[in-house]
Amino acid sequence: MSHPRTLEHLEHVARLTHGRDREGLDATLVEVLASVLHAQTVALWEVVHAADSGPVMRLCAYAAFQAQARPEAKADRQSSAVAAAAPAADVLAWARGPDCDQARIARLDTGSWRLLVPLQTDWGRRLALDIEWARPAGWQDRRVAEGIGRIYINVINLLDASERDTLTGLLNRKSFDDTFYRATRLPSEPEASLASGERRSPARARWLGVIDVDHFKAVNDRFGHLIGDEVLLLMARLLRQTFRQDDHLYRFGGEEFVALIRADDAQAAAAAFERFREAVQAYPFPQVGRITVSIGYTAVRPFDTPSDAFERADRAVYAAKAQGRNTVRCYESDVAPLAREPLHQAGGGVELF
Ligand SMILES: Nc1nc2c(ncn2[C@@H]2O[C@H](COP(=O)(O)OP(=O)(O)OP(=O)(O)O)[C@@H](O)[C@H]2O)c(=O)[nH]1
Repeated sequence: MSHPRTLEHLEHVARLTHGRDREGLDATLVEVLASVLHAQTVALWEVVHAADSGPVMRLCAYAAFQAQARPEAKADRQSSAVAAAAPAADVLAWARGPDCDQARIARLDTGSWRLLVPLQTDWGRRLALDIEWARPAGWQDRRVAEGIGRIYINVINLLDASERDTLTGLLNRKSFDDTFYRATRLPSEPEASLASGERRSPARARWLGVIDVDHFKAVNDRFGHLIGDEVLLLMARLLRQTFRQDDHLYRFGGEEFVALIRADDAQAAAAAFERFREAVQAYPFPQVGRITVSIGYTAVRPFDTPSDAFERADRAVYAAKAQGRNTVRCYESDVAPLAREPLHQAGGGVELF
C-alpha cells in the first residue's frame, strides 16, 4: 500500500467528517470527488418536488478539477459554475425516471462521460452526484463516488438527527434559531441556486405560524399517551402534506408546532394556515375522532429575531384560543391593533400599540 496515497485519502475523509455547516460540507464533497476522481466537473444536486412540475433539481455545490493552477483557472471555474446552474436534460430525465434510485454511467453526445449517483438521507432528502470526465468512466469510479457519497450521507444523517424531534421527525426547537436566520437572511433557495447574471424570481415574504392542538390534555386523559403520541405523529404528517417542501416545520415540544413558511402576501399566508386548520378538522383521527388546532401567525420582519417573531405568533395563537379555538389569528391584523402592552422589537426598540 502506498502511504502517500493512503494519507491523502485519510485527509479527504477527515475533511468530509469535520464540517458542521451543510453548505461547507456540500462544497467539500464536490471538491474531494473532483480531486480524487480527476473529474472535469462535479455537481451535487438536490431533487426537490415542485407542486406543478414534479421533481426539479437545485444546485447545492459545484467544483471543476484543475490539474495545475493556471492563471485562468478561476475564470474557468466561474463560467463552468454558471453553465452548471441548471441540470443537463439527461440528468433531469434520469431524476424524473423510474431508475433514479440507481447509479448510471453514460457516454454523452459531446464525447464526455457522465456518472450519476443517487444519494438519500434518512429523512428522505434526495440528492444526486453528477460527475463528468473527458475520459471513459467505469465501475471503479462509481465505487469511489458511492463510497465517498456514503461518508457524506452519514455525516448529514448525524447533523439531521441532532436537529430533529425524535417522535415526529420534524425540526426541533433547538434548531429554530439557526434555521430561522438561514431562511430569512439568505436568498431563497431557488434564487441561491442561480448564478449571478441570471434573472431572479422576486423574493417571497416569510411568515411564522404557531399551531397548538386544542384540548390535547383531554386526548391523553381519555385515550392514553400512546394514542396522544399517535395524534402528534399524524399532525406532523398533515403538516408535511399541507405545507411546501421548502417550508420549515418544527415541533416545539408537547402539542405545539411551528411553521416558517413562504407566501407572497398576507392573503396567501392566511390561506395556507387556514388550509392546515381545515385539513386537521376534516381528518378522522383513529379512535379519537375529530381534533382541532388553533393557529396564530405573524409576518417575519427584516432583521427580526427568532424569539421576537415567535412571541408575536404566540400572542396570536393565544388570541385564537381565547376566541373559541379551531381558528386562525394574525398578529398584525387581529392582535396588534387591540394590544395595550408594548412588545419588544428586534434591536431593543419598543413597539407601542
Ligand atoms: N402524548 C403526549 N402528550 C404530551 C407530550 N408532550 C406534552 N403532552 C401533553 O400535552 C398536554 C398539553 O395540555 P395543555 O397545555 O393543558 O393544553 P390543552 O389541553 O391542549 O389545552 P388548550 O391548548 O388550551 O386547548 C399535557 O397533557 C401534556 O402532558 C407528548 O410528547 N406526548
